[in-house]
Amino acid sequence: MSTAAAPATVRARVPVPLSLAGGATALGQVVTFDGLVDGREHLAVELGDPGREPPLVRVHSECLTGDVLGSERCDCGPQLAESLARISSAGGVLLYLRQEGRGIGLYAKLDAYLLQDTGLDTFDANVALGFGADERDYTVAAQMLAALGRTSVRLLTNNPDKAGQLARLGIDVVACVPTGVHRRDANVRYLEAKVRRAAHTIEVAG
Ligand SMILES: Nc1nc2c(ncn2[C@@H]2O[C@H](COP(=O)(O)OP(=O)(O)OP(=O)(O)O)[C@@H](O)[C@H]2O)c(=O)[nH]1
Ligand SMILES: [Zn+2]
Repeated sequence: MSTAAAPATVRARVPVPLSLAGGATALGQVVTFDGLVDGREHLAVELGDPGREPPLVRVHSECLTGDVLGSERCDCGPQLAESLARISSAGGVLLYLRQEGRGIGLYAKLDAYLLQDTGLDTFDANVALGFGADERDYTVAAQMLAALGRTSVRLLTNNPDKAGQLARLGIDVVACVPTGVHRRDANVRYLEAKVRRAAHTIEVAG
């Protein structure tokens, strides 16, 4: 049984205005929360004005190597930049979830990279380390959206499990909006594994 629909115990704090580079400046503010189920510092970034439409929402899982260092081993950095730009223009929210390494943490993800270099794909490398193939749980995302009064969303994702979990947690996902495909030589195997193992809705070839 999910704890997602618990807006009575999860509260959005006073938004903090933030000017973002890259044109994502309109009505930008970051929101923090009290009472999230895992007690971690997840962040919401509200951008633009969705008007009467369900907002465009990106639930982005932390990737220090991709988001901050610009690693080309995955597509997280370009997906984050794309999401901020699109949400800024369409109006919506980016949730930055502290779920590094699909929930296994940064050090374990880096251990997994070494295993992948011996031939395992990203999912099997997690399992070889004793973790689940993907340990992410989106309860906090549902809690954050409920606390923001945004329970009907257009979800910017290629991951059907993310949309399915949010729907089961009480979020009305009116549409899944795919991201672009940020293919590079260094991330082809990573993208192919997402399609093969987790049914991501992207075309990797080309
Ligand atoms: N365990 C593990 N995690 C990884 C690896 N590469 C990236 N990640 C993490 O994967 C998460 C991003 O997940 P993805 O599978 O790229 O994309 P997604 O969030 O499922 O789907 P989209 O919404 O379409 O972006 C981030 O937390 C990254 O840190 C890896 O090789 N192993
Ligand atoms: Zn990444």
